[in-house]
Amino acid sequence: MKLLILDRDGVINEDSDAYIKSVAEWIPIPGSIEAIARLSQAGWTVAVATNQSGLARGYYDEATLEAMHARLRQLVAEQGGQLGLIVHCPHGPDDGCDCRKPLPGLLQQIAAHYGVELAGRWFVGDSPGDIAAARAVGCQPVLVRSGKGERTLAKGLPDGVLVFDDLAAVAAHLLAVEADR
Ligand SMILES: O=P(O)(O)OC[C@@H](O)[C@H]1O[C@@H](OP(=O)(O)O)[C@@H](O)[C@@H](O)[C@@H]1O
Ligand SMILES: [Mg+2]
Ligand SMILES: [Zn+2]
Repeated sequence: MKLLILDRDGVINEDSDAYIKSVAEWIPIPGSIEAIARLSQAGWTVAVATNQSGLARGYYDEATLEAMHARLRQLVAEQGGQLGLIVHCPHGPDDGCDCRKPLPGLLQQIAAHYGVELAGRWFVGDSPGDIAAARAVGCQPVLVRSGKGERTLAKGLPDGVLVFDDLAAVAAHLLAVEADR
């Protein structure tokens, strides 16, 4: 099974230091919707693992978050694709959960849902916590420069992190590698 796991804010949609608090603030990064659609049309299952501490902070509620994700699914469907499982951590930094990245709980939820191992699978993110979560479970960490990616890059990366400009570039690479086989 071809499974690609994505972080949400800063990878699929624009991020904000003020959090993404409404559907109106949820703006796709250029090329990201098309990238997800093309990958799914090529047989990839694309899943999402996202921290949403804004819920614990009271910035928005679960209904609003689900509305954002309905919008995301609608846009992907309009491009002829489909998006797989979206899992989120609703907790705050001090809640002591096991699902908030950099912990790997969200990635493990996705693996359990699909009944697959995580080793070697690409997890695409823009933050250090994404990289750490990937490394914790043997995923291939992939950093995009979009969102907080440039900031993350400037802090220095551990060995073995692949870097791409954005999700569109990640998709182009994966699809090209397949085409060459
Ligand atoms: O990138 P993903 O995981 O999809 O979502 C990140 C968001 O939940 C928010 O995470 C927050 O971090 P704290 O949760 O406050 O540490 C901040 O970085 C916000 O700017 C950001 O929008
Ligand atoms: Mg992010
Ligand atoms: Zn959590």
